[in-house]
Amino acid sequence: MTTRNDSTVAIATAPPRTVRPSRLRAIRRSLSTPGGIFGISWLLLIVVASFTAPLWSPYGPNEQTGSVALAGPSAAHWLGTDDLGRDVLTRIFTAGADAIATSALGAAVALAVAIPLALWAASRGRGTETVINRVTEIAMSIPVIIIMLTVVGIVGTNLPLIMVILGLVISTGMYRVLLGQAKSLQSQLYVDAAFVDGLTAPRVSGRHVLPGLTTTIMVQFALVFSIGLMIQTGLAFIGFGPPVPAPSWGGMIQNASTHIYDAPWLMVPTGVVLILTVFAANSIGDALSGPREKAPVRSNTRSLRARRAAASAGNTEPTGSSPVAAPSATEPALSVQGLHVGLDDGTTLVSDVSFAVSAGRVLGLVGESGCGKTLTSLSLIGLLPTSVATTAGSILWNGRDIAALSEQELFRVRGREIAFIAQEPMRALDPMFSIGSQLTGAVQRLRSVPKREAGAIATALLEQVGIVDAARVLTSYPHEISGGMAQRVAIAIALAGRPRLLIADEPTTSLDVTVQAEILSLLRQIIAEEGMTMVMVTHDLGVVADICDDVAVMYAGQIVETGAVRSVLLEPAHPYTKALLGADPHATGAGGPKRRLVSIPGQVPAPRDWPSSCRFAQRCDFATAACSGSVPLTPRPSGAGLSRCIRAEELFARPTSSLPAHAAALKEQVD
Ligand SMILES: Nc1ncnc2c1ncn2[C@@H]1O[C@H](COP(=O)(O)OP(=O)(O)OP(=O)(O)O)[C@@H](O)[C@H]1O
Repeated sequence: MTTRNDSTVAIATAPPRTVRPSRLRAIRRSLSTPGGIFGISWLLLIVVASFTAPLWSPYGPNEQTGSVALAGPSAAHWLGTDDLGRDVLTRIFTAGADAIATSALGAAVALAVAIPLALWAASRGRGTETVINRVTEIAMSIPVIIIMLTVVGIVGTNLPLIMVILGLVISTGMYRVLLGQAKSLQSQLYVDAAFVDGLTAPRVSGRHVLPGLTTTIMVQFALVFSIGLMIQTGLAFIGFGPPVPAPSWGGMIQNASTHIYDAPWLMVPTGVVLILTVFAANSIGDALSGPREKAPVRSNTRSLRARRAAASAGNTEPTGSSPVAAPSATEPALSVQGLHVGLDDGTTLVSDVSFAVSAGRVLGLVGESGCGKTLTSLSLIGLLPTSVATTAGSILWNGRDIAALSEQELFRVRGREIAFIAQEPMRALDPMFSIGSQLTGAVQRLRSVPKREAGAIATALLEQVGIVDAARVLTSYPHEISGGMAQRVAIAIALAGRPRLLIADEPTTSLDVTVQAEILSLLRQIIAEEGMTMVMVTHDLGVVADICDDVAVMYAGQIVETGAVRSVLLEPAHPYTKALLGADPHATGAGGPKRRLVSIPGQVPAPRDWPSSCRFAQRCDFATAACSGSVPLTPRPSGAGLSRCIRAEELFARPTSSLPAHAAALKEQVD
């Protein structure tokens, strides 16, 4: 795929107009393999021949011609006759109708139980899943044959009922298969995006998870169909089939087995038809799960599934003294105070984070990987991963505490008031739906407008994000557009609900450099035009200098320095900020003399290894024995902002050899 370097983009390649969902095309392609063609053809033949047997067969299924008992194939009886002179071909196909219908019934029942259970368990989280898993494990621990014989003992030879019960029994195993895939799909970013767009959990499951299970469902159907066929044949073989003289494949094989020495041919037709039918069903399953069946791609390190535990006043832990963030000229639109985020097992991942963002301003959250930027940003929209929750603090957005809102209240906020732009746009878009369907759907939902009007708004949104060929992009699928274009689409979807706060989690990291610049310039333009407030998560101080008004530098789950971008980047008052500036490649060559990039030795400690002293002390060039106590945030020496360093004054007064050149480069950017 290609990208364009100007501020507007056209579609990368010229894709064919695609109106058919790509999943259906993939299924059709899978079934066009030799195995698939054989399976479909044989099953079609057997279904049509079985259900029309009374129309084409010259004999009745129980019609006896004693003179030709146990005869081999002939012009009158193509597959011969049985010991009562009945036509084998007619009986095979007459029995086939019931065998196929009841096997399909069993498979349908299994799916009807397993699919909703798997979707429910995947969307509800660990508690519900554990309960369902335990129940299904108990059901699975009883051998199927014992269950089936017990059922036969109770209900007799009522084949449809037996197959319904078989379906119920098998649904437990099928549930386990579907659950794994449903959970994987549920963790995709486009599922989170759907939650952000205001969809309820059942609608997200139905619209974004269920379609992704299509192939597995079809494979499972084929599998259970053939298992049902074998089980009912086995039951009929041991005498629990349809009552005599009604034909059944198991009964016919049993009858043939009594003539294995005097009429061995009799075993062949029914045996071959049974084997071919089971083989055909399995061939379809194989074809569907063949090389084109891709395992769903998991989102990288983070599962962003929408879920957060309620952080009510009653379950919060004391926040300690949370210094208020840098004072700003206007009343903050977003005010985070003493935010703690932790795991279910009590591990703290983000501790005592406080900041404020005034309306219309952009705050950058910056730091190395693992510092807690993403968790902080996700908590702002109540989208923390499973097992992670806000454990203390408040997130005041226009006077309401996001951390205390119920899931239902969050649905009304997400997309409409607060929108989220993810790092990987391709993952935020559901590959199975066209851009038009996803964007128009979001507009319809979030603005409550009819479809036609939503279509016009969708086109306008695409134009607003710089897509010149909006009509064409609307009919494209995510895989048909470039990464930069996908991020523009993701931004358009984020704008669909006219949010006032935009949270962007490294929105340019996965894009190439020229596209990064375009997307940053687009975001800058949107914020200016719409007067939006924004929280931008980034590793990149260049991005901070480029787009942010204020910055909060995070290290090991804490804010270590915060203030206006200009003063923090040009006059850092924390050794970590200084080290980040020294390690930032973007400032090199931007006007100042060439300098060597300095890497920060060591790595960010894992949350369980945070020391009680200054968390950066182990990697800090300025650390002294006095750094072994806990360090609070205090006003920066320059007066604006806060720093978590006991040597801030000293540091501030002491320029390093590498910093001035770098500062000059950033200054150019900031200016
Ligand atoms: N679902 C999770 N379960 C357990 N620990 C997690 C989970 N998500 C994040 N963490 C941990 O929380 C800490 C903060 O993670 P977070 O993703 O917020 O960092 P980050 O600064 O955004 O990093 P990156 O830039 O790589 O995204 C890390 O130590 C991380 O390993």
